Amino acid sequence: MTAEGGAPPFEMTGGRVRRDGREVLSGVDLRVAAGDLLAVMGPNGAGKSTLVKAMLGLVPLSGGGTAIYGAAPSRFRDWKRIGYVPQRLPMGGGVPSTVREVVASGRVARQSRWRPASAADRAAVDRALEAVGLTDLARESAHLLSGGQQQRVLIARALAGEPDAFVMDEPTAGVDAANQAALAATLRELAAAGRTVVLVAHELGPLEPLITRTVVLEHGRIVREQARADAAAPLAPLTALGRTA
Ligand SMILES: Nc1ncnc2c1ncn2[C@@H]1O[C@H](COP(=O)(O)OP(=O)(O)OP(=O)(O)O)[C@@H](O)[C@H]1O
Repeated sequence: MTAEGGAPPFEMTGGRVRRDGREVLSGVDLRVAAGDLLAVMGPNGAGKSTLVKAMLGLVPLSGGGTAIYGAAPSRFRDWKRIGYVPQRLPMGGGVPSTVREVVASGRVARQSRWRPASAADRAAVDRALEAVGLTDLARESAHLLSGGQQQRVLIARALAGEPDAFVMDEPTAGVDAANQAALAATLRELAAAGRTVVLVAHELGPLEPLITRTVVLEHGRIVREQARADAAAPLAPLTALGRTA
């Protein structure tokens, strides 16, 4: 924990993951600096989700190491600094939650156990619902929404926590063009505020102009990497990266 001061949000060195006896991440070195908007791209099964889960300590490494703000995931305690958007809404428990309840759960790491939700908590939840265009559906059961709407609930949950760094696993999957544009606007604000975003994507679509770095994974390895100094730089190389074999 002592190294957290100037440490980058995420740093993986020689990261390896085995699943079912097969190596699905094969020695990944990846340093994500504060303020990066990093896209992790690559074909199906390349290991993109595994990489971001391993960065968060959700999947154990079989080799190498990884750190969150300088601490190994098992020792990292400051989870309010991290917002994770998984690929799907977890459906455990059998208790239906409203959209607002799911989004408000993003504040949990910020609340003390005995303190009820404050005005600041409620305002953050309102802002997050507004950002993803779900204000009108706040009282609906989250599990009854479409896949794209559920994806936006998960994005709002992460936004509500007001973290320093976001990890989003396919945040645009199933999300229509208008809502992808809304997500781009939200990411632009996060970037302007110096937040860090790592996102997994097959297609960048309207997010493309915001991305400052792209890594392409194939067979568990980073095979290409592209960075640009500022978001106004030409986009063509980034587009080509995700598509060339
Ligand atoms: N829980 C699991 N148990 C066993 N193997 C797994 C598990 N999760 C993923 N894998 C395997 O690991 C490899 C990488 O999967 P991963 O989901 O990380 O790829 P991906 O690049 O995110 O793919 P997609 O774009 O389809 O989401 C695949 O071969 C997959 O079958």
